[in-house]
Amino acid sequence: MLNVGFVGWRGMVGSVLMQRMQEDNEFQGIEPIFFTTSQVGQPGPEIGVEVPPLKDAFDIEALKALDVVVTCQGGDYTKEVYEKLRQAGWQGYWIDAASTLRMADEATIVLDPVNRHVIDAQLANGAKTFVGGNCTVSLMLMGLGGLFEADMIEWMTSMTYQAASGSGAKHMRELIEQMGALRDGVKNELADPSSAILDLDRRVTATMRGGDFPTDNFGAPLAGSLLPWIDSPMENGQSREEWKGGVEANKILGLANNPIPIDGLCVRIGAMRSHSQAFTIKLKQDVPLDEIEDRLARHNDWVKVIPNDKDATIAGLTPAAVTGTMNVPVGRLRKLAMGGEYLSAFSVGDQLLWGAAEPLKRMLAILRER
Ligand SMILES: NC(=O)C1=CN([C@@H]2O[C@H](COP(=O)(O)OP(=O)(O)OC[C@H]3O[C@@H](n4cnc5c(N)ncnc54)[C@H](OP(=O)(O)O)[C@@H]3O)[C@@H](O)[C@H]2O)C=CC1
Ligand SMILES: N[C@@H](CC(=O)OP(=O)(O)O)C(=O)O
Repeated sequence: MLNVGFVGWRGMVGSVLMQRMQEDNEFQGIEPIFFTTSQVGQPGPEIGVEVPPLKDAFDIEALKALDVVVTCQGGDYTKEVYEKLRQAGWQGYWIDAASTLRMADEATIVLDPVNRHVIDAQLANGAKTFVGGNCTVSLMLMGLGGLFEADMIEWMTSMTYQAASGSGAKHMRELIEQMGALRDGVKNELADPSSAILDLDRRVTATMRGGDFPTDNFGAPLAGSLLPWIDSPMENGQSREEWKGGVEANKILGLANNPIPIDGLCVRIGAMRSHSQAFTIKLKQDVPLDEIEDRLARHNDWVKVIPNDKDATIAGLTPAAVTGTMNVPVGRLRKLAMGGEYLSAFSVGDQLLWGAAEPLKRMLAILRER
C-alpha cells in the first residue's frame, strides 16, 4: 500500500482535492499522512479513515519515508523542500499543484484525459515528478482536446475571462466586498425606481474610485471593472499567464520540439471560481462544423458541446452554470468571416476542479493502480 503525504490539504486547492478524493473513495487503498507548515501535532482532517496527528512539512526525514508527496502548499514550499528532499536521496513520487517545477526537464505536466500517453511514457522512463498545469491551460485542453488529438490546429489565440479564485481565497472575499460596497453606495437610488440612472452611475464610479474602496488584494477595482493583466511581466510584453498558455500546453501535448503557436490576452473578471476563454482557431484545413463538434464531444467524458444558439448558450455556457461541476462546456462554435479554416469557440470550466485539484487526484490514482 502506498504511503502518501499530503501537504497544503487545508488550503483552497487542497480542500477541493480532499473533497474530491472522499467523493470518489480514494483514501481507500493508500495510507494517508497529513503535514502542515503551521499546526504540527494537531489532529489531521476527518476523511473517513484514522489519520495520525499532523507532521512537520519541513521535516525531510519524515518526508523521506513516503512513497508519494502530494502538495498544494504553493511554490515557496516547493522551492524550499523539493531539492533538499531529492538531494537527501528520496526517490518517491512528487505530485504538485504549484507552477515552480512545471517547465523543469524532470517534470511531467499531468492532465491524463489529454496526455495519458505522455504520462505513461514518462513513468516507463522512471519519471518521479508530476505537476498539475496552469488552470487556464488545463481547461483549454479539456475543452478543445478533440481538435488537438486530431492534429487539426495550425495556431490559435485564447482570450481569457479568469475568475477571482485564481488569485486565492483573499481575493475571492475582496471581490464580494467590492460588490457590496458598490451596492451600499447606491442603496437609496436603487430603492427609488424614479432616480436618474446617470446619477446612480456617477455614484458607483465615485465609490469605485474612492479611497475607502477595498482593493488591498487586487490593487484596483474588479467588481464593475476588469483587470487585463494576470501574473508578472515577461520581457517580450506577454504576461506570465499568457506565456504559460503556449509553453505549458505544448509540453502537456508532448509537442515541445514542434510547438503549435498559442497566444492571447489573459484578463481577470468578477467571476468567483470558473474561468472562461474565447478562442480563435486557425485550422489546418476547412473541416465541416459537424465533424468538429463530433470530435470535441467524443474526446472526454466531461466536455459538453453547447449548440450555437442564444438560449443554450445563456443556460449552459456561463460560470454561473458550470461552477462546482466537472463539466467543461464548449460552444459558440462557428466559422469566422475570415474563411472556412477560421473557427471560433468559447469554453468555461471550474478552475479549482479540472483547473487544479482533479489532475493531481487522477495522477495519484494512476500511481495507485500500477
Ligand atoms: N488558487 C488557484 O486557483 C490555483 C492554485 N494553484 C496552486 O496551488 C497552490 C496553493 O494555492 P491555494 O490553495 O490557493 O493556497 P491557500 O493560500 O489557500 O493555502 C495554502 C496554505 O496556507 C495555509 N493556511 C494559512 N491559513 C489558512 C487558512 N485560514 N485556511 C486554509 N489554509 C491556511 C495552509 O498551510 P498550513 O496548513 O501548512 O498552515 C494552506 O495549505 C499554489 O501553488 C497555487 O499556485 C494551482 C492552480 C490553481
Ligand atoms: N494564475 C492563475 C491561477 C494559478 O494558480 O496559476 P498557476 O498554477 O499557473 O500559478 C489565475 O490567476 O487564474
